[in-house]
Amino acid sequence: MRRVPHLTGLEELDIAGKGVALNHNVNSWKYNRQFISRALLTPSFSAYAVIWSQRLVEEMMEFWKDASNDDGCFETDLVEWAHRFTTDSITHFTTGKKIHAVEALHVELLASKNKIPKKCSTNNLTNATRLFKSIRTLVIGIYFFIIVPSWMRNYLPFLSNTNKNYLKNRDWLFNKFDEIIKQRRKEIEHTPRDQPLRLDMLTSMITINTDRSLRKFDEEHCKPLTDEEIRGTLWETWVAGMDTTANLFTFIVYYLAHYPDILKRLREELDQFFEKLGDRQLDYKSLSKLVYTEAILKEVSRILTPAPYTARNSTAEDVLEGCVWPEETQYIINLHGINHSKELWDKPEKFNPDRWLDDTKSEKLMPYVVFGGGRRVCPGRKLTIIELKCLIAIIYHKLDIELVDEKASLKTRFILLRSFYDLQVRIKSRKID
Ligand code: HEM
Repeated sequence: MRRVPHLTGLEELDIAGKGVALNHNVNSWKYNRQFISRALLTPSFSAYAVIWSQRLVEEMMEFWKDASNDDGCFETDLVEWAHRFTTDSITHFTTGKKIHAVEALHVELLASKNKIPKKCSTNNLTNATRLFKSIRTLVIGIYFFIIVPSWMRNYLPFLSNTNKNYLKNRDWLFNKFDEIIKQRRKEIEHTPRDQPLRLDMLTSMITINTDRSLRKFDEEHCKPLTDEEIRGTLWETWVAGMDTTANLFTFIVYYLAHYPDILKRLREELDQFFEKLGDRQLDYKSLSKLVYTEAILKEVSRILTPAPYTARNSTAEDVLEGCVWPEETQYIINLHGINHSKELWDKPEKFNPDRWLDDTKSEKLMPYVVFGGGRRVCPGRKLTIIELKCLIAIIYHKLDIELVDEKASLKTRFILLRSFYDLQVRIKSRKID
């Protein structure tokens, strides 16, 4: 099943038939998808993801500390930090190198207040913010190219400039991706054959069907991938993994600020958890003990489903509800609706993490569709849970996060994804009751 049909806008952007999420070619989707699944869904990746998520959270918290006023408080827009955090994590998890988007934000915020960071950076931050912003612009450009017909984009004077700017941005960004791919190719070439290679997604895409490959795919796909093919899967994974997880994190912070009893129970779980953990490293197995943390995460994602809709485009005729639906029918699946159905959930509008702790009901039978379902289910679901558990556990164990204006209404927007466009928070060391 495809998600979207063949769209000329995607062809003009030169992204049709590539990658996964927007790929209308089922055969090439299947081939590309296995790189993501194999890279992100193995137990060794989960173990690695816990260690690195922890490092990234601690690094971000150090920046917050550095940016605090004399009274130990730091007021900021959490939305920006969340998106920078997931940018660093997804770039690291797919290529072995992060782009330092969080650090770049820290340096920029301090500079705007005529301050300098306590520690001098050893990283190249020149392109971090530009790359981060360029990815966002690419996403908006994709909507623009899908929604606005070609003749309007190309011939209406006020739209043709926008059209050109989106293409210019795409060229700049894709060039950056190509540099990343080429650099890794070089590193692999210079790695002696008896030395094992890093097992990230980029490396497995570069080495497939070469003499450095650990496996072969099938007869049909027996050639190495070109830079262009690799880029298609890489940028889509970055885009899919950035905003979704970042948005969900900010939703969780918002809910915890509005439900003090739930926050108190969360803290009880975290205090016991970290006391038991002692000096040991956080690992995947220990993370599974955070059942209330996970219940909060699931409940917030059910209530404010980050990706409220998904789609399927049929490749053959179907019979559904007694009607015949021709090939190429576009089905829109209302994930938010399923997550709020009165038939499926007890009091669906109530924010109730406890519904996930009912031992009498198997969780597998819960109609939880936040990550979609079937063969095209989100391949980043496990990573999302790891990242968010690390973020919530480490931050809420050590810090207090208050909303600057508790009475402010929810500032959400919805363009395919649901997001906050601003969440002003006050961050300070945790006050133990
Ligand atoms: C809160 C976090 C996330 C949410 C709510 C979410 C949600 C979704 C949903 C609803 C879909 C469509 C599934 C379907 O059509 O059945 C999807 C697809 C996808 N997601 Fe996620 N996602 C999240 C995080 C991630 C992360 C962290 C990654 C990457 C590491 C990722 C990569 C992808 C990709 C590549 C697809 C396309 C899969 C395909 O077409 O085969 N997602 N996601």
